[in-house]
Amino acid sequence: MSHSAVSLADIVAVLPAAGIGSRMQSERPKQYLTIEGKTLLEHAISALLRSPRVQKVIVAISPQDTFFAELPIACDARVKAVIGGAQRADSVLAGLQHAGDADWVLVHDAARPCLHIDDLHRLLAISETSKVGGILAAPVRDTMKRGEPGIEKIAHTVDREDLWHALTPQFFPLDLLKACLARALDEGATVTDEASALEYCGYHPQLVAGRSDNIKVTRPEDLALAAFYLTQLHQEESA
Ligand SMILES: Nc1ccn([C@@H]2O[C@H](COP(=O)(O)OP(=O)(O)OP(=O)(O)O)[C@@H](O)[C@H]2O)c(=O)n1
Ligand SMILES: C[C@](O)(CO)[C@H](O)COP(=O)(O)O
Repeated sequence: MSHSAVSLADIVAVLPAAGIGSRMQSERPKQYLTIEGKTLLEHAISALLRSPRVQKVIVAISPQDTFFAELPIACDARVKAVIGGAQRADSVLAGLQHAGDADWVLVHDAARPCLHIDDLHRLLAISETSKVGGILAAPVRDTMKRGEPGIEKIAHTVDREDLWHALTPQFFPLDLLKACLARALDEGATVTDEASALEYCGYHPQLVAGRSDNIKVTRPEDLALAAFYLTQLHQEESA
């Protein structure tokens, strides 16, 4: 099979969805809040499945999750649920254990429903040239301040040149991510995204400039904003 044929369907996606969404202060875990009648989780999965290269989506859910099984998308043969872990990185690692022999893995937050297909395609394209992988990221726009530890006073301004917001999806060779994530967690490193595990192991993943409307729904005010962005995105894509 030619390289291009192999790369056509060689991607498994892992969707960490085992969080409780405490900052959202909602009546259910935020990934199960709805926009346009579908949960954030379903929007995130659907966005990934729009690429023909993504043939399987592994969703890491909480052991106490009673919502996922009720979703129509849970019956999609390409979607498989596994039990996540105490932290996001643990959930990702749990998902990776079910990724089989895929060459590449895409990790995307269930709380990011507004992924644009163009951003996904530009991220996936790096597998043709990179052996390390990369992430969607958005350049910082505001002046950034470092606070004094524990008090809300400015310590200093942080140079925002070459400063980025890490987004998801994040896209890596499967074996490389598994090894780096396992080592970083084993050695007690702080891992808040997949790229930080590779950085811990000395790699420098690529930054792929992405849309700033690919927001992570985190706090109550984010849901209305995500709904606006998603409506805009669907209108743009159907135009
Ligand atoms: N143990 C965990 C914690 C988080 N996540 C997932 O990682 C993504 C990003 O994490 P975050 O936005 O922090 O979600 P929560 O941890 O649920 O939010 P909070 O920190 O407010 O509780 C979410 O899709 C969340 O479901 C996960 O799979 N497993
Ligand atoms: C992975 C991530 O979305 C990149 O910005 C972010 O690190 C998730 O952080 P959270 O605190 O787990 O939401």
